[in-house]
Amino acid sequence: MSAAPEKFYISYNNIHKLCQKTAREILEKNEKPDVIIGISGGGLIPARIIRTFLKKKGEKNIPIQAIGLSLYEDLGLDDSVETIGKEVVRTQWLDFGALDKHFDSLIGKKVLIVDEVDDTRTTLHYAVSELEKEVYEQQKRLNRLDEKTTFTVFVLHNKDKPKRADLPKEMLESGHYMAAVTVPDVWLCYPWEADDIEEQTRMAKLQGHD
Ligand SMILES: O=P(O)(O)OC[C@H]1O[C@H](OP(=O)(O)OP(=O)(O)O)[C@H](O)[C@@H]1O
Repeated sequence: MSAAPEKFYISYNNIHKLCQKTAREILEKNEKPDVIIGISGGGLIPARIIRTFLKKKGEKNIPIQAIGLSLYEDLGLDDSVETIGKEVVRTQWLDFGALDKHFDSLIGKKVLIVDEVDDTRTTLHYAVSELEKEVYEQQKRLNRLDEKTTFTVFVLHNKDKPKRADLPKEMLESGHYMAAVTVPDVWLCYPWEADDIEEQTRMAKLQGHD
């Protein structure tokens, strides 16, 4: 039997500080987003926290949109073992209905996509490629191909492991992929899943993730 994977306990304080640090880096580059897209559920908490630190005094709040993406085991019943993987299922998508009427698409916007973890990269690949595709289709339809939309990805943790899917090369090379921490391929225990939050925080402190 193989040994149990090592567990990293993360505290809310730690998450708060990682969001604050990343926001500072974004603002230093003058890349304050026009909209934040949180990938539900784990991306919603960091999305809300980072918004606090991206907002400058006297300015309006940055709108947060939620997209719901879930990973399901694709049992690959009809295929060979190699195809067994995870499939992304879209449970919720963008809705600009309640926003300012000038904010009717992502065209020409700085978009910050937030999730808590980049594990196999399947989810982020899906999110970025679907959003890019959607924007491009809208640009063609509206004859607005000259406007530049910038996608940035922010995750609390990137697992240092072989990925099952890619992100655009340009995004990775231009600093538009921001992982607050890169960790080995360990089991990450986030505080929102803790039965005992005091114990969770104690363990996080012990491990230096507080
Ligand atoms: O890099 P990947 O291998 O794609 O994994 C990362 C995704 O897995 C988790 O989502 P999950 O579907 O477990 O749902 P949750 O966010 O609601 O917990 C997590 O929130 C990421 O979105």
